[in-house]
Amino acid sequence: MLDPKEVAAREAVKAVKDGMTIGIGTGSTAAFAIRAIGERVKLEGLHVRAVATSSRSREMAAEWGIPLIDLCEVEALDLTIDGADQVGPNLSLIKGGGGALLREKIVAQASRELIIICDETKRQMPFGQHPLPVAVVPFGHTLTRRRLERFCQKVLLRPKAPDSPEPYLTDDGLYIYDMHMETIADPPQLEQRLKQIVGVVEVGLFNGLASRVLFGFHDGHVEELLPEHSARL
Ligand SMILES: O=C[C@H](O)[C@H](O)[C@H](O)COP(=O)(O)O
Repeated sequence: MLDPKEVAAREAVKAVKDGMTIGIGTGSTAAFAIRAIGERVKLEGLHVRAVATSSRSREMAAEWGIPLIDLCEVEALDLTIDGADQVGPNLSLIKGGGGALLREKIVAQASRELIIICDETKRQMPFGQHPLPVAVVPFGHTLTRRRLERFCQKVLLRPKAPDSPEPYLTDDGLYIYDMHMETIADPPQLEQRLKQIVGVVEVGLFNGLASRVLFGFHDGHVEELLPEHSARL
């Protein structure tokens, strides 16, 4: 039996072409893509330059011999491959389960194409079932939390580790609040409204950014979801 995350990752990595400047995502599914790109660099002599969305992914890419650059060195990226926590209507995504949502969104916005890779568990409905991560400035964060609580009652500061009294800190020194919304009826509107809160730096809602989503399955097949429809590859 194959790992569905790896199946999706290997399919996505076929879209990486020689000479491309690519973005590499964060998380357990993106890790399979980093590995598959690394293998192509080593075995096929594939030439790519990559921007990593987190320090973890950067370390992993370096270990696999993938040449890394700073995002400021380029105008745009050809392609980014990343995971997601939940996939919703019209390819709206919840991202940030691993805390990398800010860099992931900057990289996604800079990319001509964003391929999302995941297993089927990520398209369970209703959209909003997965907690929505929000990156917040530590200064005055409890006041920011109160504003977030106007949207849903359960808003939890993410701890560094499950029982740690210390908050989790992102690569950019931000806190993460996880909003337990249960359902999100209008993702673009929610994203816009949350971003109006001054202490909020970024919201883990990605609307209109994904070009396609690839779902991997244990038997090795992949289903592709495009903004308006899905198809078996
Ligand atoms: O911050 C982390 C990212 O948004 C991940 O891409 C997301 O949490 C999915 O991670 P995984 O592939 O481990 O489920």
